[in-house]
Amino acid sequence: MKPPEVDRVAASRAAVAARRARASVKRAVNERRLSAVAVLDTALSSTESVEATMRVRDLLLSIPGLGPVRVDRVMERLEIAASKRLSGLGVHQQQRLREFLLKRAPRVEQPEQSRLVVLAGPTAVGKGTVSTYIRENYPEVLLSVSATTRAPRPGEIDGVSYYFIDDDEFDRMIAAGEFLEWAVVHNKSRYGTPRTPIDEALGAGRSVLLEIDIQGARQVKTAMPEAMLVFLLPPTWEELVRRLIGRGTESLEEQERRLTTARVELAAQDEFDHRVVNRDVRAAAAEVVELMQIQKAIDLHGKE
Ligand SMILES: Nc1ncnc2c1ncn2[C@@H]1O[C@H](COP(=O)(O)OP(=O)(O)OP(=O)(O)O)[C@@H](O)[C@H]1O
Ligand SMILES: Nc1nc2c(ncn2[C@@H]2O[C@H](COP(=O)(O)O)[C@@H](O)[C@H]2O)c(=O)[nH]1
Repeated sequence: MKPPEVDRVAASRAAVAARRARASVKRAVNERRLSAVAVLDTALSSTESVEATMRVRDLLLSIPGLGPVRVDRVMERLEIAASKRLSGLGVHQQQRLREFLLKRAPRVEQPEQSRLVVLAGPTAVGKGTVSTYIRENYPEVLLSVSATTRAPRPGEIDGVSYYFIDDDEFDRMIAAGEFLEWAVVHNKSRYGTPRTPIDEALGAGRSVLLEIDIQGARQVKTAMPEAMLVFLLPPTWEELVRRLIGRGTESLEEQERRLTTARVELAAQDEFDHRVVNRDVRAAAAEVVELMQIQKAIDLHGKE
């Protein structure tokens, strides 16, 4: 008779293999849905294309798991007639179809070691500093690069600090469903998290850190309830003000605007899964990374 631990190891290996197989099927379905979006884009950008003449029904039928009965139900819900071709879709129909293809795509099952963590908190608490420290010292964590319509500060690098884009490009990215979340921050500029690098990193088993505002954190939690939200706190309000003024990157008017938002944001800290006080950058970064590990251990334990 085999010792019980041999059975346990075999069962655990079989469970991992089954999970991998399910993830691979989901990934294939996801890929098909994403290429359906590409077909839709081609059809809409060129009425001369072969894609333009394709029926919406045939496009939906090309997605694994969507049979004729479900496709008819989906089309009814999207208010698209059965005979409609891609080039004949109205603006709202295009939007509804795109949303269906993007948002309803089953999420790729995350390998156990990957984790999506959102770091939020009031202005100048040190989110950027702590995140940069994590990027430089914990290379296994991917720090997401946001897009923003605000102008670069001295020393900020396009593609590293942010993708600095104009309003038209931001509008295009929203319409194309390219953001996991986006928000107008401090009542001024728009900021958004590009979705693709995150999906890819999580799919590949990497943990991802988003350094975003509270509106964005709420959106992420709604879209991905498994995400862990961490709220970064200043040691005191006075220290927060000192850091904002000391950074010296905002005008007096902008500082006031940011401190107004900060009061509202501090009041939302209880919505978060964890709170970390940023007294010392290295210690705060280590605490955030530690929370990722603890969370992983809880997840693994829960799945056993
Ligand atoms: N633990 C700390 N002790 C002292 N100063 C700090 C600490 N953490 C960050 N700072 C300083 O505080 C200032 C604000 O930090 P940072 O720009 O990272 O804040 P932020 O939360 O990203 O701000 P915002 O939301 O406005 O972009 C910077 O000058 C930074 O060097
Ligand atoms: N909702 C989102 N908020 C974001 C994103 N990227 C950054 N931010 C937040 O904006 C403010 C201001 O940043 P700053 O660089 O202009 O000082 C700060 O709270 C960031 O956390 C994003 O993609 N989405």
